[in-house]
Amino acid sequence: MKAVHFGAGNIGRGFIGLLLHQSGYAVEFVDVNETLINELNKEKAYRVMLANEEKQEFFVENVSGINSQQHPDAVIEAISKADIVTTAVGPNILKLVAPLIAEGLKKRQQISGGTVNVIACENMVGGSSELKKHVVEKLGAEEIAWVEENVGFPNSAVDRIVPNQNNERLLDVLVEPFHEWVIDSTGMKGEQPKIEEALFVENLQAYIERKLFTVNTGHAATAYLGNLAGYKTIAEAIAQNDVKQDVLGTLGETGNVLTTKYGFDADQHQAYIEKIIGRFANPYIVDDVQRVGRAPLRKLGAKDRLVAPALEYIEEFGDVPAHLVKVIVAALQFVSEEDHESLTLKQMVEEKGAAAAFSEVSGLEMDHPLVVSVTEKF
Ligand SMILES: NC(=O)c1ccc[n+]([C@@H]2O[C@H](COP(=O)([O-])OP(=O)(O)OC[C@H]3O[C@@H](n4cnc5c(N)ncnc54)[C@H](O)[C@@H]3O)[C@@H](O)[C@H]2O)c1
Ligand SMILES: O=P(O)(O)OC[C@@H](O)[C@@H](O)[C@H](O)[C@H](O)CO
Repeated sequence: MKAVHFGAGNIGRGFIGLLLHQSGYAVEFVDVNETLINELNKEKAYRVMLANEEKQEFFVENVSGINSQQHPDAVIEAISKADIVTTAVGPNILKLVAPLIAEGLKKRQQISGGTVNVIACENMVGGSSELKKHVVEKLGAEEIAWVEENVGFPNSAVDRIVPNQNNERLLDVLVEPFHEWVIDSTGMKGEQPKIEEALFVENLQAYIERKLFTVNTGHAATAYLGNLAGYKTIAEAIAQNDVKQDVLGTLGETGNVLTTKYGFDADQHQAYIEKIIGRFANPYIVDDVQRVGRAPLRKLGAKDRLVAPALEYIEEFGDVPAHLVKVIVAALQFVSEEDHESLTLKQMVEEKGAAAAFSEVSGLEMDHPLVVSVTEKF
């Protein structure tokens, strides 16, 4: 079986590539990073190491790479014959990979390549649906009809902390032991693809919101509050009692939203939160607050991990969630020299003030209660 995976980065190699390999696929990674692609084609294998005391290792072989900027035709050819297509490139990059996926699907139609599923593995609600929207924009009416019939874009939720890497060999990846890949079974076309350890569910929305508004809200809270207090890593930040209490308070607020909305058992949800805090504290992982806080314009968007649960909280409980407000205020002060979004945000805050900057980034009116509370706290 052949898999085409866009994005040979941390989660691509450390999670999706590993699981696809373990499920029997030869994985062709598509990326724009020439060094990574050359190394994949030279080594044709890499190691995934677990960040725990045992440091268990997995050997991933039968892998190769295609540089999509240099060899777009090879990507189109690979998609036309693939048994599965996946992405882990970042939410903002989906629109950039969509044209090549569209070309690959056109070719697949021409050669009667049959059904296939395209799964976006990004930290966002509705990632595959968003990708499909961009793909369809590149197709004509007849091609769209064929895609509707033959190509599934099931949404998915992926959870595994994979920090930035610092290993002797470029391709090797150190990952946390925990992992969860949940896929919407209702969005599939044809036979369900064989993916070891993936969970196929009919109620993906509950899984993705639980993950994004707990793991990622908690992670962002730890990163932004930790960064403001001068800590360099997530483990250092969460070890501070004041940071931890604020993170727990934040997850209490998102937990109230989630348990009300989806009827989760409150004790089980609390246990889920505590397990996540334990994952943040993993002493075998060095995860920079700068990585976890990256792209604050995206993270302050209306559908993302901070503003979306805050809006639902206001709607459900008629009150502004104080901890989420504190985290948003910290996010507005996040600056990383390597992160262009943070530099843009800094400039916006300096030029327009925090209220106008937050209003613009979140899409909320200046007199919205969340904007008013964030401005007061700022
Ligand atoms: N790292 C994690 O802990 C983690 C966990 C779950 C989900 N995610 C999600 O996975 C996605 C990737 O995150 P990551 O941490 O692996 O980032 P990363 O930066 O390590 O990897 C992204 C890869 O995409 C490549 N890329 C960029 N533009 C491309 C293009 N046009 N075509 C092909 N490849 C392109 C980059 O060169 C890079 O190798 C994000 O949506 C992230 O939210 C990450
Ligand atoms: O990838 P982002 O930028 O959306 O979020 C940063 C981290 O919170 C994220 O990568 C987590 O490590 C991951 O989502 C854990 O499953």
